[in-house]
Amino acid sequence: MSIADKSSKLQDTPTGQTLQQLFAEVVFNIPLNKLFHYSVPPDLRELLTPGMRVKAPFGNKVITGFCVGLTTIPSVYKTKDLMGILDAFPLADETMLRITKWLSSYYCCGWGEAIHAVIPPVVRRGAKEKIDIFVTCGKPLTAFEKETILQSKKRAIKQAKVMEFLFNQAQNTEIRAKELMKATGGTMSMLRQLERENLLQLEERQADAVNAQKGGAPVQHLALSEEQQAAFTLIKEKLAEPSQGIILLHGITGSGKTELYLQTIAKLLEQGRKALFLVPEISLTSQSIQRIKERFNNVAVLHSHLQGAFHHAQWKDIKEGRVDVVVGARSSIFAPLKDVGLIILDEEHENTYKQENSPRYNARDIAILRATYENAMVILGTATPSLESYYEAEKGNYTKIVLSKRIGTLQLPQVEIVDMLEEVRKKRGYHVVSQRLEYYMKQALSRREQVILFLNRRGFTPYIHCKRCGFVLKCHRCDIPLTFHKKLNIVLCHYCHAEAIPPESCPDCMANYINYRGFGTEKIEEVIAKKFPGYNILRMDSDSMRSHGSHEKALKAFGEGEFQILLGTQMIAKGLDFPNVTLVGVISADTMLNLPDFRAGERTFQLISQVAGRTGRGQKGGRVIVQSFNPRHYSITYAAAHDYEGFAKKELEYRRPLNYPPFGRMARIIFRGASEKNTEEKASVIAGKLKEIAKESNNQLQILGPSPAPVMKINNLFRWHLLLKAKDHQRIHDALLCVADTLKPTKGVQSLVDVDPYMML
Ligand SMILES: Nc1ncnc2c1ncn2[C@@H]1O[C@H](COP(=O)(O)OP(=O)(O)OP(=O)(O)O)[C@@H](O)[C@H]1O
Ligand SMILES: [Zn+2]
Repeated sequence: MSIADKSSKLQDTPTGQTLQQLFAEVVFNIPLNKLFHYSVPPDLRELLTPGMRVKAPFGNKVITGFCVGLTTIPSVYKTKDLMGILDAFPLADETMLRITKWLSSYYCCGWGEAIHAVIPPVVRRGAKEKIDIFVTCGKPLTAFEKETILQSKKRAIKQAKVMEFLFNQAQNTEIRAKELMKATGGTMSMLRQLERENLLQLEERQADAVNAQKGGAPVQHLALSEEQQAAFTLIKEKLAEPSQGIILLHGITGSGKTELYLQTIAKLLEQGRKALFLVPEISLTSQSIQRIKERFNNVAVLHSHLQGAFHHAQWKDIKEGRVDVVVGARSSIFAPLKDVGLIILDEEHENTYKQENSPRYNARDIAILRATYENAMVILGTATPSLESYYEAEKGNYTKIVLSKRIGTLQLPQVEIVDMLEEVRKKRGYHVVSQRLEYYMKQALSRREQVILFLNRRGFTPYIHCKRCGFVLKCHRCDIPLTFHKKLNIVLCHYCHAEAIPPESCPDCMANYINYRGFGTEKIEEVIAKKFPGYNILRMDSDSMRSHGSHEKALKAFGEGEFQILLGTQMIAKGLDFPNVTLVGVISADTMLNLPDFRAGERTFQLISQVAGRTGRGQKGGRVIVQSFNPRHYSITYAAAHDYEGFAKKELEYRRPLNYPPFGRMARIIFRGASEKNTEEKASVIAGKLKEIAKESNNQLQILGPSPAPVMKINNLFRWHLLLKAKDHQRIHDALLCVADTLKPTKGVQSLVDVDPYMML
């Protein structure tokens, strides 16, 4: 029987009509790129639309899948009946179905897995919209009145804690009762009691999912500088074209990119279309988010910590057209916004746009894909374009717009490189703060200016070893040295988070020669506090900024001058705009340089440029001191000279003959398993198969490896890896398809495919 014959089945509807039988194409959340056909019973026909979830028999179970299409021609003769529909409307619209289909084929995962990944869990769970209770502080009080309330004898400790928390918030900020109770240990009856005493107010209502200007019109746009105006004219011309394309907005730090984004969004909203604004990380970009919220109504900010019901309400607001601008991190590229006319990726070079678990997508690529489907414009904005984007612009595929000046008369800061080897010689020993840095810190601080110190390593010391036998203290589950965290008095694995008590003697030879070597932010904090007594130091790293909202609070305090020195990891490198910061010190420019990763040079250049850009943003000017043991490395010298073009040309020169991106494409397969032997064996078998394919490709496909991964063991799982490299993606894709069957887990070894990999751990 031919396929066409199979479709000739007829079906009786409840109204007695006879219709051609309908089949649903269903995908499941499994690592298998396959469509399954089910017949749609008459009572479900009218209700079912692609993009909805369905209940379907699978093996001897009933599981949930996504309907991705309807057809009258099934792929098999015997089809089972669908058993139900879970949604009243499609969770994924047509564009999202197209995008997820592409995701599954490009990133080698199941279509069902891809859809599952792009619909927020709260939406899948169907969290009910519910009423929340909000708390605001009562009337404005003087410091004396506050103190009296807190010290009152009849006040229970927890009540005082609640009040202290509220007093520490800005006037009129509201907080959910639930969050307040969690933070202070208070109870609802305690809050009601305080309300009766008129010390706070409680309000029950549904949370506002979107930002609306409360009391007053949105903030006016700034008058654009000449350079911004020229850029804006070009952007407007592009917006008017039928195919709007991709713009690479290469603007140095402080050149006013954000203002351009805002005015472009305004232009687009006038046309009745909507905008998606992606930032590398929400909590680190509170300053720009604040600016967006001040300018527009109906802005939804997608935080990762959004509470269930609220998140669901917001998702629905976006889907049902009540939101004009969506701001969020990587996964917001899948926000169910309709009529998208503009997608902005701020700091497009950031690796946070790449997802490190399946589907391992890059939001930058999805943005471009989505814009093609929706006929929207993409703006990739950055001071340090990724070489991929730079190269596309060079080839003419993207329109490049350059902002080469800072706003007004402001100049880029002067950067001085300090050769730490020379420093060691001069000072006969190694000191983490060089004489130059110390000198300029003293100067800046005495002028009541602020200083930012940057070190991309947290903890106290990253390395503990025995001076007698050479033993290195490593995590027993991972192949990684443990980091000493002094405040917590633990040694911690930064991969699996295992912790232990710091050893006093060598666990191997028992000698008392244990040595804590190297330095992290915690140690720098201690060194600086000793050198600069009387100044307040704010340390920002993932240890000190654990609780929700702590970034915003810390940055606000720094902006208000409560701290004179801000010390942190990469979380302080980007976006900050504090005019009183006149000195930036890079404690070690070398932390990234020696990573086994072809992007190490690029990352170093980006990070130094970004962190250097945090100073000189006011009339007092700025200076940067970069400390390095590799002072002549081109990533460092070009960053010091603010010469992106010079860096890019040099870096491209090095990558071209090796076919590294952007000239070639790559995929990485990571093998991991509890047995070292099985893991290695599996990697060798797959590598063997791929090398056969590569041989036939006439050198068009290269296979590197297999070899132990740079981190050989994480969480008790051994890791091996191999790399596929080719001029075009199709070759890699075809090769991966050929071995797809063998990639399934065997003997406890999993194979993870990472297309266009970023992290090479
Ligand atoms: N046209 C303008 N007139 C006056 N001030 C402006 C104008 N455009 C931007 N600014 C101000 O200049 C500063 C730098 O601008 P903005 O933060 O937009 O730069 P950026 O390019 O996004 O910087 P970065 O990449 O370093 O984060 C901000 O304080 C901003 O308010
Ligand atoms: Zn570990």
